[in-house]
Amino acid sequence: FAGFRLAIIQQLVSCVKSDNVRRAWQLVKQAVEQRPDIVVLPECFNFPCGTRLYPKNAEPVPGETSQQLSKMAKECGIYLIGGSILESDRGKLYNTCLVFSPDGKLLVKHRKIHLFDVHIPGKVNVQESKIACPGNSLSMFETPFCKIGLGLCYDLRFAELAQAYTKKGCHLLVYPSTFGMTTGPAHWDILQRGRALDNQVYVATSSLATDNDADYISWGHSAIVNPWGDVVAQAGSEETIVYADIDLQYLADIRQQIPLHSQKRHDLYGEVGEQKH
Ligand SMILES: O=C(O)CCC(=O)C(=O)O
Repeated sequence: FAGFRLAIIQQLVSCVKSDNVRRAWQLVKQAVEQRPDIVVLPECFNFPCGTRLYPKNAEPVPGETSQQLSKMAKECGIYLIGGSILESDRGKLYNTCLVFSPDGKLLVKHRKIHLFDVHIPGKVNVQESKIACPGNSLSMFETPFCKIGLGLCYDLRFAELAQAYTKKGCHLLVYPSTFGMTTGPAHWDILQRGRALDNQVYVATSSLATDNDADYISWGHSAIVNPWGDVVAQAGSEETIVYADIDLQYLADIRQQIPLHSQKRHDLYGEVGEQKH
């Protein structure tokens, strides 16, 4: 088996940051019992998602939560994709995903590239860019298993980002997220399956668990999708951990059977992922 095991944590968060970090510790330790190589936390796992609450929960990197994430990775001997925190840096705020290696080293920092500025009358009205600034770079990291590309939530909607990561050799794309109750049921699964099929990669998402009393109610349904487009593991609404074995031989087989990568007509529609970073 040419692969590795992924654990996705779907965490229920409260309004108390320290409680959320403590709970993340418990869930990561619980996940490790199933011997995963990589563990993923959800977007904004340490602070509630109501946008107006963002600034008071911001912190620098390195800072309190990043140090805890580093310790979790090291103590548990895992790659930890630390969902996201609100990062403060020189007076600006970013929605930031931190990734730590099994020896607790910060490997990459993904600042959400596409901010969630969306108005669906009567249903969704979020202007994330009023609070946070966008990141300006792709974020990938190497593991002994494969190269991994990162996005946060709304980044999942941008097919070009996934294509760029694929072009650069990523075989797994991970999107710590938290879709809401309007676009979640409508788009969440299909976006992940789309990214996986277009690029013939594995796609994994982690979400906050549904809390009907929260300011922003999360859809949950964290998932892992294989390069055939099958949802191989999926949570419901509640706090839970889902696992899947990522089979890189299976990915290679699909790419051989349906050779999209050698059949692209870049002469007609250009090529995504050629930008320099
Ligand atoms: O794209 C969506 O529908 C949800 C995105 C979102 O909630 C976010 O980026 O925070």
